[in-house]
Amino acid sequence: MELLSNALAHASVPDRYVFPPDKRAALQLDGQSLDDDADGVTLPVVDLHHAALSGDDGLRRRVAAEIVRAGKEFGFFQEYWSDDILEYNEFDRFKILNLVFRLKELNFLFFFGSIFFLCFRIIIKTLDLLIRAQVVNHGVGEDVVKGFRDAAAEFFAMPAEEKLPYCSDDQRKPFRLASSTSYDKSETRYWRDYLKLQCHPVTDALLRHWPPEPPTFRPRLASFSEAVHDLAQTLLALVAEGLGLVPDFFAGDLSGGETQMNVNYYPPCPDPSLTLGLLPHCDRHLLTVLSQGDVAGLQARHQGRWILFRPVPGAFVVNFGHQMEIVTNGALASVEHRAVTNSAVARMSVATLIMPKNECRIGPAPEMVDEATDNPARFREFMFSEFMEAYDTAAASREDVLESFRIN
Ligand SMILES: O=C(O)CCC(=O)C(=O)O
Ligand SMILES: [Fe+2]
Repeated sequence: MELLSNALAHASVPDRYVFPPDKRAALQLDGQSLDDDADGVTLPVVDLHHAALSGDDGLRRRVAAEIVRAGKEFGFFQEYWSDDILEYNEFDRFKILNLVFRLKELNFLFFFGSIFFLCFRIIIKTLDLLIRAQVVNHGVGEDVVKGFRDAAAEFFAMPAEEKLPYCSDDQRKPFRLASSTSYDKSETRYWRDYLKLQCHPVTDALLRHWPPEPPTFRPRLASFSEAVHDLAQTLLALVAEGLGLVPDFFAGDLSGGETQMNVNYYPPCPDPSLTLGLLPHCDRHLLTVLSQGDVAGLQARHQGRWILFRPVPGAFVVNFGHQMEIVTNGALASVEHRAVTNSAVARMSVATLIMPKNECRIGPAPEMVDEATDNPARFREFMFSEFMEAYDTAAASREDVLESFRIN
């Protein structure tokens, strides 16, 4: 199998990775100078703020409303971890709080630079797109995130012969290493190697499918997986509350399938403008919790154009999959996204995918539908396994996938 991570460096882009002009990223990222990139935006950042743990009902309701509000506009938001606890009220004040929060962490030189920079940004980009919210405490320790990210990076850096036993395009395998993508059947390859693995529930049997090398891989994946799985359940309860559903609405079969993970590795690319790291797609499951590290590369389609999300160190990016869109009858949309490459540094993203059970019956929740008004059910009922098949057949294309499930 041809793996990008087997080469020490790439001097040029081989033809088979060059997309036709209308599909290219057409961006010349170098991984660092994002501040100059007018297209880079910071996603709404939602503060979990001990929401689930504090016992403060008002606070929890506010956080739940923020998540739904951010999710409704973008289909994406992110959360951030810190020990600081900030008081805040309305969305409109988040810009200021974000400033306060950042200043605490910066040294003096940077301090004045930041004031200048932030004023500049606020004046020029009063767009809603900028910074909406600040997040504190998503409950997954920084050491847990960094620990697994380091172990995964070590895995990709192993010699080709040590990775060879894991290489496979067989999608039934619980742990496999591959390159490009299995969805796009065209000739052109994506600038990406990836691990696709089952990560939760962590059982002894599952552990044995994970690689013993590097030695840190298994224990760190187990800790990361448990923590992110818990976080996802917390988020789902908040989403449910924000929508006016019972808090355990998504618990059970809707989120009870085997949790999967994509560990995406995009090596530096000599000419990012010609390539793509990952095809435009919507996630097929319920919820994605993504650690994108500190290298930019994730883009989402917003109002007809691709926008690049600035990484916020320590934050998770959260987005909704097709199942969330269907269950909420379109209230929370699954937004198309893709990954672009950069010329300077390798980028790694770790996506944890919360899946329904295969036999779970899915359709718009009755609470989200009102046949008497202008909000009738927009999707028919189906079994999740049926959706998985349709997704493969439609090569992940958003409209093609949804076509056979929509009620017109
Ligand atoms: O690399 C990224 O930031 C995006 C990854 C992604 O969308 C996925 O794994 O589904
Ligand atoms: Fe995705």
